[in-house]
Amino acid sequence: MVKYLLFVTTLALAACQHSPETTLYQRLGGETGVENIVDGVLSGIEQDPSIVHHFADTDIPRFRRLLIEQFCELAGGPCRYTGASMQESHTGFQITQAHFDALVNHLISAMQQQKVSIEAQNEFLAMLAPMYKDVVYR
Ligand code: HEM
Repeated sequence: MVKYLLFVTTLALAACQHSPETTLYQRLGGETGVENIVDGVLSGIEQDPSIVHHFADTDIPRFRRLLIEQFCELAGGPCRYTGASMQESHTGFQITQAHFDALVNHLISAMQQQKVSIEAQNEFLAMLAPMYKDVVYR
């Protein structure tokens, strides 16, 4: 997965030829697009027995709000992420590389469902790649 994300980073750099007026946030579908993508991720998590147990005690509406904020801010949208750091919020959950891959796959499916271009998908995944070290084996 790490190798895959590095590959994706390279693709994302190559994809930087977009018109400067088109932000990644716009290419993810703006506010509605980001909300739909987060809802797709949550639905993927809910139906995935390999990771759903991590969220047994999680306040899901709050988690949804924070993910929307985070995705929106990362993509250059008009939001500010108000949650905890990735290191802080994932410590103690024993998250493995397989868990990380599972969540990323739900994100990819959600973006595909939302008809996000491959270039925009790769660009967004490349932004999440550096979080791997703060999420896994904490
Ligand atoms: C790049 C990948 C990931 C991103 C961007 C991400 C993002 C977030 C965000 C924004 C929060 C809310 C922080 C807060 O409570 O203030 C959060 C919490 C959480 N994440 Fe992740 N996460 C990622 C990967 C994962 C993975 C792979 C798992 C497990 C399969 C996971 C499990 C959790 C859990 C259980 C919480 C809630 C903790 C609680 O209830 O307090 N995350 N994550």
